[in-house]
Amino acid sequence: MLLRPLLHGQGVTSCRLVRAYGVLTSQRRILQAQCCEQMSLAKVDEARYGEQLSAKADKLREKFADFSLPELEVFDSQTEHYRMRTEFRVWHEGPDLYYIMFQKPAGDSSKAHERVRVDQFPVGSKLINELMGKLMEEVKEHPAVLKEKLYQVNFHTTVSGQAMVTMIYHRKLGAEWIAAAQKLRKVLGACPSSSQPSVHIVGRSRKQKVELEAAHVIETFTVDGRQLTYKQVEGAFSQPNGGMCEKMLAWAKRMTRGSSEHDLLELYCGNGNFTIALAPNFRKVVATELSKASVAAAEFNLEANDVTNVSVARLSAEDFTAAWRGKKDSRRAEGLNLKEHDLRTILVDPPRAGCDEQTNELLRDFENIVYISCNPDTLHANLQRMKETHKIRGFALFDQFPYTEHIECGVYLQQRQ
Ligand SMILES: C[S@@+](CC[C@H](N)C(=O)[O-])C[C@H]1O[C@@H](n2cnc3c(N)ncnc32)[C@H](O)[C@@H]1O
Repeated sequence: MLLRPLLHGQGVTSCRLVRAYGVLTSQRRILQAQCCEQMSLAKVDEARYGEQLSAKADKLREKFADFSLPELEVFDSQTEHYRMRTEFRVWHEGPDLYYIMFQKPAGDSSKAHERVRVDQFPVGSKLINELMGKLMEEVKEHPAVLKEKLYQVNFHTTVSGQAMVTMIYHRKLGAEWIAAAQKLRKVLGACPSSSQPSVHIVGRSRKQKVELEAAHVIETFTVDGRQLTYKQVEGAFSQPNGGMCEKMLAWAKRMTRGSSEHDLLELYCGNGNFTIALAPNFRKVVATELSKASVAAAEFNLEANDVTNVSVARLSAEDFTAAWRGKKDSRRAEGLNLKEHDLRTILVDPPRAGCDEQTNELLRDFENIVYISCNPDTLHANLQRMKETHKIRGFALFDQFPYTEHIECGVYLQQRQ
């Protein structure tokens, strides 16, 4: 049994098997999938993957039926081992402990979340699965130092085989913990899918962060035959489905080909994921992002990939828009020398809530718009404003989150003549 829901209450005295989910294979009953940092559990049935993806495509076409649409391009995912990162709470039960996640009971969304035991996690990368077991064995071997008050474990892996594990405690971490965690790094590095001799471990407790040896991983994606490297930082956003991310980058690059006479504005740029892949398509690029850690990662990534035509600034989309409209002074926006640019294409990849009202209005100023969205509802609402002025030229479904309801998609719009 891989995953078991546990009684939600004090202590855990009884576990029951999850037959109710009706999953076909005995090994894959319930899996976790995470959408935009939001945890949920999903049924996995590889045999029905194609059918589920077709249903998502139909839903998306229907949702956008009020637009004149080109053919929808549908990009399928690996059906297992596609998630590069995940978070588990740790449940202590007497001398035992194991990973848990939370999910709503099937068929009744009004009920409280229930705990689900997770011993293996087939939607997670192979490396996550290897690390999960090894880490738990080691923690049990060293109850006083690694196990005591361990509250949560986050795994972040890459297609390139790197890994970072964050262990969160309800107690201060001292020299003894550091020594034990250093040994654990090597044990985890010996996992067959690891490309590092020892993985990075970050220890956290209240007001304390211990980095062994770093709080990031280096991902490698291949886009258009070009190898791109990305520093992905602990706690900052990175696309969860690595294989799908490569497909998204290739699609956006294809959509914006032939733009080398003018410049790109990108909002919500994260660690420079799209920025670095698309920069060769443009003369110059201006990219902005709210998170300080992501901006620092983006700067690192530009240098690591020898990208020299991009300026990055830490600015919220709201502040950038206000500065663009001349409604607010911003030293950071001034530093971007916007007047020296010929910004005709805009790329946005906002959180689930979509673009705020002003930023949404700003999109209309641009000849070309690339909008990447993890929420078709907010995308559809945001695009209403563009109906009269722009036409959808490219439309894609990226199946970032197989076996869940979640849909990631991209649209490419061009101004009407
Ligand atoms: C869906 S992620 C996309 C990041 C990046 N494009 C990528 O592919 O990795 C959304 C990003 O928007 C940033 N963000 C959230 N709210 C923002 C805001 N109001 N202004 C600018 N960036 C924001 C987040 O920090 C996150 O990096």
